[in-house]
Amino acid sequence: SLQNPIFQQYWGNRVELHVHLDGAIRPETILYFGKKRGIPLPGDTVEELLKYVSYDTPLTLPKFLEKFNYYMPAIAGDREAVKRIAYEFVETKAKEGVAYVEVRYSPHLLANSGVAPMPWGQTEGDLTPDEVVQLVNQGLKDGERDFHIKARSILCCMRHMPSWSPEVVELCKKYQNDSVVAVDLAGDETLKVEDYSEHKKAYEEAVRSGIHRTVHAGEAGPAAMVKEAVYVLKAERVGHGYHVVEDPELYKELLKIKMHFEVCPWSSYLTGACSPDFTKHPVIQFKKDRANYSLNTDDPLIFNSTIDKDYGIVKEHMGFTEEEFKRVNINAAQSSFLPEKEKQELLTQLYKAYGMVPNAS
Ligand SMILES: O=c1[nH]cnc2c1ncn2[C@H]1C[C@H](O)[C@@H](CO)O1
Repeated sequence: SLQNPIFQQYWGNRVELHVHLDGAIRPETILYFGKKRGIPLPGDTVEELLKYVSYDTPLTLPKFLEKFNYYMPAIAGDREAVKRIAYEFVETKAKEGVAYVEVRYSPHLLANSGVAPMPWGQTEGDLTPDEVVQLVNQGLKDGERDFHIKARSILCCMRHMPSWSPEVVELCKKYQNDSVVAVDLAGDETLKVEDYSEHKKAYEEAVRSGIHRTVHAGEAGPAAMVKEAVYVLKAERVGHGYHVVEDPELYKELLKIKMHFEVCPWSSYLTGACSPDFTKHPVIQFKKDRANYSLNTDDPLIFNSTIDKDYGIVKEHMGFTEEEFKRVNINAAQSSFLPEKEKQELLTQLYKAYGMVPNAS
């Protein structure tokens, strides 16, 4: 709020690294395309729709993931919709004071052609995962031009769909640094998949091709998932990673190599990833240990939130100071997947805005 500004002095200089494009759609846009395309939705007004799509008391990760089923059919398979959600996303982040954002999504989950099985029960169309990436790239670029911030994207492999992973990495290669900066592995990490080796092979190809890598791990899953993400999949950042603290040896090792953790405080409460008692949250340990981590929204549509919600939680319940907010955002910039020169430009901008001498963090 205005009376209690969080990181207000530094507004316009935040960095966000973990947010799902398909978890950040405006409800108005869902309603617009549902109506336009004749696709049924659980409500006709923002309020009604949000009654189904968003929530504010903890669920499990799989139950949370079911929320996407309500609204993805209205967006997936539509060129105008896919481009527009990317464009509007940039506007939203600019209004939240973000200078640089990496936004992630599964190209397959927005397609209706060249994808099997067909997501969201769509009928076959002609929008391929490749064209989805082109449309998102265009939306992000238009947004950058109009809202004066920097936006890059991360393409997600999905835990339950190993057969999609090779194409996800091929798309990362095709659009490398043309908006796309990395590959991710998202979805339900508690799921046992038969052909896990497909994910591993895809990540090996990413390493060979110089594609940056992040992996959702240690969110609902145990510390062993984080270990696997870092040492088998060669992740350079870990999505969430909260349960790493349950393996002190691994945690110590990852602190030593300055592994980056993409922390999403409000998300971790609502997906049941962490104890609902904020005073027991692993990010408090991260702060104490001066770990390398960022603060992120994850799925602001479903969590009915903005980045201020996440900053507010750690400030109110975990004793975060302005100094720590600065350090966190500088770490985020340092661990971003931007090419070196652009990363240095971003860091210079932050140091200047924060009134800091470079390398004094
Ligand atoms: O918090 C999350 N954990 C694991 N998977 C997630 C989370 N939020 C969203 N996803 C999934 C659902 C989306 O459709 C997909 C790509 O953005 O990633």
